[in-house]
Order: sequence, then structure tokens, then C-alpha cells
Amino acid sequence: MMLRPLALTMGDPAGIGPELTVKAWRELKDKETPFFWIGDATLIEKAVPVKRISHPEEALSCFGEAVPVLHAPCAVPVTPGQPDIRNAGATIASIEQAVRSVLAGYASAVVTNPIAKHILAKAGFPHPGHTEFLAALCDVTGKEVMMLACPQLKVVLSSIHMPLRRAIETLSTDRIVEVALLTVHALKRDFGLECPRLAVAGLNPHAGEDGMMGTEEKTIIAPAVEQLRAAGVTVNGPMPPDTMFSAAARPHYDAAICLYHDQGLIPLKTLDMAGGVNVTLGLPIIRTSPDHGTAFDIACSVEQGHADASSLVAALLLAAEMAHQRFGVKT
Ligand SMILES: NC(=O)C1=CN([C@@H]2O[C@H](COP(=O)(O)OP(=O)(O)OC[C@H]3O[C@@H](n4cnc5c(N)ncnc54)[C@H](O)[C@@H]3O)[C@@H](O)[C@H]2O)C=CC1
Ligand SMILES: NCC(=O)COP(=O)(O)O
Repeated sequence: MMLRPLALTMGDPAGIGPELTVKAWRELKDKETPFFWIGDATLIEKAVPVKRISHPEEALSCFGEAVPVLHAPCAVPVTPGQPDIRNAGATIASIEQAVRSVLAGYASAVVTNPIAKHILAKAGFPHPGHTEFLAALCDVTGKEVMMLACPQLKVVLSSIHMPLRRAIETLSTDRIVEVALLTVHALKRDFGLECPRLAVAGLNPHAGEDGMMGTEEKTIIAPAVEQLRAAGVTVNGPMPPDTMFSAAARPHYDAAICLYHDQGLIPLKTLDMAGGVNVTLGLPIIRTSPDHGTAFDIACSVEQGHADASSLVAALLLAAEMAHQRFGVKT
């Protein structure tokens, strides 16, 4: 298998994505994690050497000297911190191009810079986020699962971008089992764990307190845990959600299956917002991203910005490591 670069998307051009890209390149340019950026070269070329390329393969030879860019121009000038729906087309096209590059075998993984979901929605984009869009581009809609990972914790969500009320209404034994089995598969294939251990969260206070404070643990979650055990999975649950993320509890499992978005993301981002990485499971391709958003409140010119690029760097390194695990080569 040939060495292949990572495909990094532009994200919302008015967010911190351009600044993070420059900082990530500076940090990684002397390491074996080449990437190319699919974005508007004019946003970064005053701050950093840029090599406009016409094919991903060109990224490998120039990455040490310049940011390789597949130039994808914005429709209107970009003002940092002020997103403009007229640039939504360029943001979306960048994601599509990244997926095409990986599916065609020219890049090893997609790494995305943050998008603003409400801005894309106003421009008519029908997907709630990258995760669902990537599943549609890969023709696996409904199979997508969100994992967030940092060195101390991995959380995997049984529902993603939906109102909390709907996440609870649609909770099912089948979905928990499906997400847990996918997690076991990913932990073995892409994270190198031989025998992954899972913890399934409860939904209610004290995991229902034997039915006193809610019945979903007995009717939905415990049956899922039983099915998983019958399938040979090492799993505990339903675990009381308020204690399962403690320092004492975390060493007993490799991933926590969480039942709604914030149940997993609050502990993870509280533990390590700078080092957290968002990973999409259930796709035929590898995709990671920083765990944070567009940070419009601090976005400014690439030269003057003070955004922390640690999460993007962690996302690039994790994508490279996952590709190494899956394909046996460094990116
Ligand atoms: N993967 C993605 O594309 C994601 C996109 N978003 C989008 O981002 C937009 C803004 O969301 P928010 O809830 O405000 O979250 P956010 O993560 O953009 O910002 C929350 C706070 O953290 C700060 N922050 C975030 N990243 C930072 C960094 N790298 N360095 C320094 N400070 C940083 C921001 O300045 C802000 O004060 C939303 O439209 C949301 O949809 C949010 C999460 C992930
Ligand atoms: N909170 C995580 C998040 O919103 C990331 O969404 P996506 O754009 O990666 O689907």
C-alpha cells in the first residue's frame, strides 16, 4: 500500500479552520503525517507558504515546504467571525472533494474542519452535520455513529443531532446493540484492541434505581446488555451515568455507549476539550475532526488568531494512526 496523504476540508471559512490549518501544518510539516487542504488558498497564503496542487498525490512531495492546497475558491470575500451563507457551496464542495479523494484511493482519510450547522441549513443544506452528510456521500445513511475520543475516555452515541426528547423517544434495544457491535468492531480494527470492554450508560438518575426513577433501564437497556453478552461482548451496564465517567470507573472500560449527545460529550469535553477528537464510525472511510466548533467569537485573521490547534492536530494524528491500523501503512 502506497503512502497517501490525509484530505483536510476547509470548514466554514469565517471560522477558525483556516488558522487551525496553518498551525497544524507548522506542527506537522516535519513529521510523517502529510495532508492537503481543500479550501480557498487566499485565506492562508499570506501567513504560510502554499503550493497549489491539482492532484492529491502532489501533496507528498511538497508537504515539508508548503501547505498543499486544492484551491476551492469562496464565492464572496471572507470576514473572520461573520459567516456568510453565500460561501456554503464552497464549504460543502470541500467535503465532497475530500470524500471523493478517499474513495478513489488518493487519500487515506477525511479530516474535517468545523462547519456551522445553522449556517449551512439556512443555505438549504439538508443534513444536520458532517456525520450524516458523510454517510449520505458514502451511501450508508443510517449506519453512521459518532465517537468522541481523548486519551482518558471514548464515548459512542446511540443518537446524534436530534432534540433530547426525540433521542429518548427513539431509544431502542436494537439501536444500542447495533452501536455497541459497531464500536467493538472499530476498537478492534482501527484502535488495535484485542478484546474491547464496553460500559453502557443508564438513562435515568441512578440508572433508574430499580425502576423507581424510570423504567428504560429494565425495558430497553438491560435487554441490550444481555444480547451483547450473549454475542460474546465484554460489557457492563446499565451504569449510573453520574458516576461512570469518574477517574475510578474509567479504567474498567474502553468505550462508553451513551444514550444521547450531551451524555457523552459533556464528560469528554470537560476532561479534554483540547485533545478530544470526533470519529465517525459506520462509514467505509476513515473520518476524524476536532471536537470543537467554528468558534466565530475568536475567529480573526490567520496571522493574529489565538485559537488552539491541539484538537485538529490530534484529529490528523488519530486519522493517520487509524489508517496505519487498518491498512498497515503510515498515512
Ligand atoms: N465538527 C463540527 O463541524 C462541529 C461544528 N460545531 C458548530 O460550531 C458552531 C459553534 O458552536 P459552539 O457551541 O459555539 O462551540 P465552539 O466549539 O465553536 O465554541 C465554544 C467555545 O469554545 C471556544 N473554542 C472552541 N474551539 C476553540 C479552539 N480551538 N481554541 C480556542 N478556543 C476554542 C470558542 O471560542 C467558544 O468560546 C455551531 O454552529 C456548531 O454547529 C460544533 C461542534 C463540532
Ligand atoms: N458535537 C459534535 C458535532 O456537532 C460534530 O458534528 P459533525 O459535524 O461532525 O457531524
